[in-house]
Amino acid sequence: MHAPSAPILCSFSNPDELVESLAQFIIKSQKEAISKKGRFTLAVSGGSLPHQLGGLIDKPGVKWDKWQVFYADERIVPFDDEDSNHRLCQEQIWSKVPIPKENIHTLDPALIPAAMKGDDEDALEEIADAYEKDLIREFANKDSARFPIFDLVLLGVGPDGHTASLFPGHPLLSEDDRWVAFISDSPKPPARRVTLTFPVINHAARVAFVASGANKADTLHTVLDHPEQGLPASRVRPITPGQVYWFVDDAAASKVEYPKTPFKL
Ligand SMILES: O=C(O)[C@H](O)[C@@H](O)[C@H](O)[C@H](O)COP(=O)(O)O
Repeated sequence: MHAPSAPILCSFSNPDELVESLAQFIIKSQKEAISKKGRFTLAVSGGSLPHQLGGLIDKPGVKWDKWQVFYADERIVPFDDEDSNHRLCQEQIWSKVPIPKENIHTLDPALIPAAMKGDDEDALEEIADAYEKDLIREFANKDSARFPIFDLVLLGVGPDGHTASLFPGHPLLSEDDRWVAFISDSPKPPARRVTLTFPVINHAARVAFVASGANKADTLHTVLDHPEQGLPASRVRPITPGQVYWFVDDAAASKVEYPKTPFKL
């Protein structure tokens, strides 16, 4: 197997340019995927990311009915809770575009109340298992080997270098079997979440991080210039021919020494 290719870092001087370039990049990934196999599989994180997808609204060329969307991680809260990544995505993007509801794969809402409480982890296991089964239904015999092969995974990065719900020093970093795992002690609230695991993220055809703002500058410096420190975001290195991209603004990239690549499609 070849070594994973180096991250491609694209930095933009203003937020609109970042949002527009990200939209073009997503549409290009979508076109390639649809022409190969008639659909486009995407995983999306929460945080500030859904807001950055605004460039897709009203864009010609987006074949929304061909998208199959999963959450790279999700907080275990009801869908109407303001912590819900699904709610956030719903508000920021899905409600503004003609994507069929059944193409958005959420946690099973019937399993959320039990998974939110209780001292044992059975209900958490059950909700993560159910999401994994949903992934298996979507990917098995299509785009999967040992792990599903997403066409694109969109991720954010937290100040401690976490990504999705994979946190520094957490035992989940070495999960090498499950597709979906639960976490009950997330240092970023809420504590209970489910997340795609590293092998799933690293089997994707493309992974793109999106980060903006000066408060991300130190984190990006560590993640990109010191991958040997092993922060979760540095461990996102898709296996060949997969590729990881960083879409950032100049403020977030201000302390990064890693070379930037001009954005081109
Ligand atoms: O649900 C979550 O908490 C996320 O998926 C998480 O991994 C997020 O992407 C980062 O914490 C960055 O968040 P911001 O983009 O809000 O800084």
